[in-house]
Amino acid sequence: MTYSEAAAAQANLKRVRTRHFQSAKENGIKITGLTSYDQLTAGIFDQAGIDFLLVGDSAGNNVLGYDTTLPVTIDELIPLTRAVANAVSRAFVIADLPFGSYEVGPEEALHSAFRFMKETHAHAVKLEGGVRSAEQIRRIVAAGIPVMGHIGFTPQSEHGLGGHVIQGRGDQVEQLLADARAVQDAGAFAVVLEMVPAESAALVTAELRIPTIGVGAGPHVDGQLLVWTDWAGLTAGRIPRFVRQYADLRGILGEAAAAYRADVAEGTYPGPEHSYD
Ligand SMILES: Nc1nc(=O)c2c([nH]1)NC[C@@H]1CN(c3ccc(C(=O)N[C@@H](CCC(=O)O)C(=O)O)cc3)CN21
Ligand SMILES: CC(C)C(=O)C(=O)O
Ligand SMILES: [Mg+2]
Repeated sequence: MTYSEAAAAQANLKRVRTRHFQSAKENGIKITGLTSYDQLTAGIFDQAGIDFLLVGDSAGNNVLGYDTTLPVTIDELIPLTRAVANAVSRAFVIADLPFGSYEVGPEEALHSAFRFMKETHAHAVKLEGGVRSAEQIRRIVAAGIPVMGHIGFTPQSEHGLGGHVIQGRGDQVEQLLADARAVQDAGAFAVVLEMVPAESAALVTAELRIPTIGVGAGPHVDGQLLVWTDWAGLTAGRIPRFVRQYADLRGILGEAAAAYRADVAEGTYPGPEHSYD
């Protein structure tokens, strides 16, 4: 389908809701997600038929200029989440709870989730951790807010995990399964599996009733998610091996900036067509 065909088709489509995640798994239809942090990309991804947009705390690396997600605050994510939520007509928008906004306990977690639901138009929240975050998930779900879990490699625990280390390999698969079951039993509508071996992700996917969304988890999951700046070739630094780059935006923007600079230097921009009489 071309971009404009997808745009036309989505005008007739219903908003994505949690039940669509469930029915997609039951019917073997793959779910597609991207991160987004602003109105322009959110509108483009929504029109192209991407099912859900995560306003990730990866905004720390991609928008706010930090080198990890750890410093990111709720106050920083609220305006970005609002911009994304206001730009979509079909996609399901998920607010990522940042480091330090839910770990203290279920009350803190619910308070943070309330802030996103009241101050943005997000449809759900996401938080990291399986067994360790189950009570938080349960409390937020009980208040009527859908929760997406996130297990395997959890970037907010980067220092505790000793870097970008693959999780759920070999003997660790039992812990991964326990985390997956804890997230499901606490009432989450879906769970992200990040940087886990394909075989382990397949096992978790077969075991769970709720859909699994892979980020570096191989093909045997119910959906895929990528950080949009990695996916579009905009990221400057090292890109994880699991990313397929669908565009070279860094090259395109770099060449455009150099061409603009040269035109101004040579006096070929602005031309008469850009000037007022
Ligand atoms: N999904 C996702 N999670 C992240 O934490 C993350 C992104 N994407 N994209 C942007 C940055 C860049 N990050 C990463 C994460 C992993 C590698 C990496 O090279 N990993 C190795 C495997 C781990 C290892 O053994 O070092 C790889 O080959 O993919 C690089 C950058 C972390 N950030
Ligand atoms: C990589 C995804 C899962 C995420 O949490 C984020 O973008 O913040
Ligand atoms: Mg995140």
